[in-house]
Amino acid sequence: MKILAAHVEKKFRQEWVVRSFSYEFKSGQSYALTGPNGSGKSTLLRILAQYSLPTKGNVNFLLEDHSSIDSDQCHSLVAYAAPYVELIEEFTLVELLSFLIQLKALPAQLSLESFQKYIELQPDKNKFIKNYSSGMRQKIKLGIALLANKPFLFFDEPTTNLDEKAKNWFYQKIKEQNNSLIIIASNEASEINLCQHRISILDFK
Ligand SMILES: Nc1ncnc2c1ncn2[C@@H]1O[C@H](COP(=O)(O)OP(=O)(O)OP(=O)(O)O)[C@@H](O)[C@H]1O
Repeated sequence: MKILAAHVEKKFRQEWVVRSFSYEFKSGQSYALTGPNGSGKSTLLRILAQYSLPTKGNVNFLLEDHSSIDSDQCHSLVAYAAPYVELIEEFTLVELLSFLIQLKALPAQLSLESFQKYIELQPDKNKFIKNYSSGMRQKIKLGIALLANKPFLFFDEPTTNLDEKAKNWFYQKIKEQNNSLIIIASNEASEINLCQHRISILDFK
């Protein structure tokens, strides 16, 4: 599968945040989207994930034969983790996993124990998500995205709030994702170096 961005532009009021961004992203490849603070990385990442619309241009998810995937199916192909995408804070971890399984955002057979094993954390399962530390919440978000079995993985500053051990856990998990199309918006050298391709948003201003 592919993501094809063609002449994507985004304007907020009078401010052009993205200018003429065209790129072809391919499955099995990983891409770092880089640029200084405020340059539009998060804005572009949301547009590429089809979470928000560009002002001009378009983004298409394509099959190998170049046919377009219907826009109503696109959301089911995306896993997206970012510090600004909140978990449901009033749920316990058990409730959250069960809710995401019902939504088909996680595999039906995923148990609490296998999730805890995967994220290498055993948070108190009866605690509300809002009472976990910010690093624990971030690791839970990453675990959910990585275990979702989606072909397109989007991460915005993924190792925010993570300690060294958790960062290394994430780097290892990304290296194991051989078939996915991964896009990471970041300025962290260690996150950029995880990716095979580097795209500077300033080249599209
Ligand atoms: N909903 C919005 N309404 C108005 N302006 C916005 C909106 N979202 C983003 N912006 C503006 O777009 C510009 C780019 O923001 P964006 O968050 O995409 O940058 P970024 O490169 O991800 O920044 P950072 O590295 O600080 O996370 C900023 O000037 C921001 O204020």
